[in-house]
Amino acid sequence: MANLPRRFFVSGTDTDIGKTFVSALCVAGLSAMYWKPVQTGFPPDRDRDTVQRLTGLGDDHFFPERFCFKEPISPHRAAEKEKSLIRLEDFVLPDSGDRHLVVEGAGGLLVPLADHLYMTDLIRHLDLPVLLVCRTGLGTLNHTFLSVEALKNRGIPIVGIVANGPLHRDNLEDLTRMTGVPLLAHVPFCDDMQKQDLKALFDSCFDPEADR
Ligand SMILES: Nc1ncnc2c1ncn2[C@@H]1O[C@H](COP(=O)(O)OP(=O)(O)OP(=O)(O)O)[C@@H](O)[C@H]1O
Ligand SMILES: C[C@H](N)[C@H](N)CCCCCC(=O)O
Ligand SMILES: [Mg+2]
Repeated sequence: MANLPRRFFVSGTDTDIGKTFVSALCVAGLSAMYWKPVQTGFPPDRDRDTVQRLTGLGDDHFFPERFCFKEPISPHRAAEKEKSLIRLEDFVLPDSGDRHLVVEGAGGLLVPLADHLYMTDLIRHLDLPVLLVCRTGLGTLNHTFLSVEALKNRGIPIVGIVANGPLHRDNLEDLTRMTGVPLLAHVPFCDDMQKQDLKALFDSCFDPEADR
């Protein structure tokens, strides 16, 4: 059984990297609460709905977003288009009580929330360690090393890396050996995500004894 902290922030090396899928796995596996503080592209996209659909959990596992913007773009621009401004003081970490809390970012670590305000500032404001989702294939070494460097430079604790996609043993080995950050899980590419038993998938992917 994975040893994950009670509360953590799921970020990634890019947008569309699998943060929501990995969040859903963690929510199912830990029976956790889920919070996406900033959602863009809603409607129609809402990661909270995706996690709820994938996990089948009730409304009591979900906190409402602090900001939802219509345009499917970076939060700083999406906010500006709606004459809104995102400030750190707007965010208060919801109380998940005894449950785990999974907080999902939008895009990668240096996505702007406003001028001179980045996702990393929100992570520090919430005082959460980061679980970093990356892809498995070509290009991931550069993106993951950059992300790890950004976190280390800002003193943000890293829970570990989750590699999402088809197995690539060399990259998985290099990711952890060259960063010194533990590889917590490899999540395989799944043809039909809705048909997955997420709890079982979480247990197998996050198994510390798994052979990667
Ligand atoms: N392991 C996987 N197997 C199959 N499909 C996947 C897997 N991981 C992610 N996907 C698909 O890839 C797409 C992007 O994934 P996801 O929505 O989780 O990205 P994200 O990092 O949360 O993006 P955003 O920055 O918008 O929040 C989705 O269509 C998702 O269903
Ligand atoms: C709309 C999208 N799915 C994400 N939620 C927002 C991604 C912002 C990425 C900005 C960037 O890095 O260029
Ligand atoms: Mg997402």
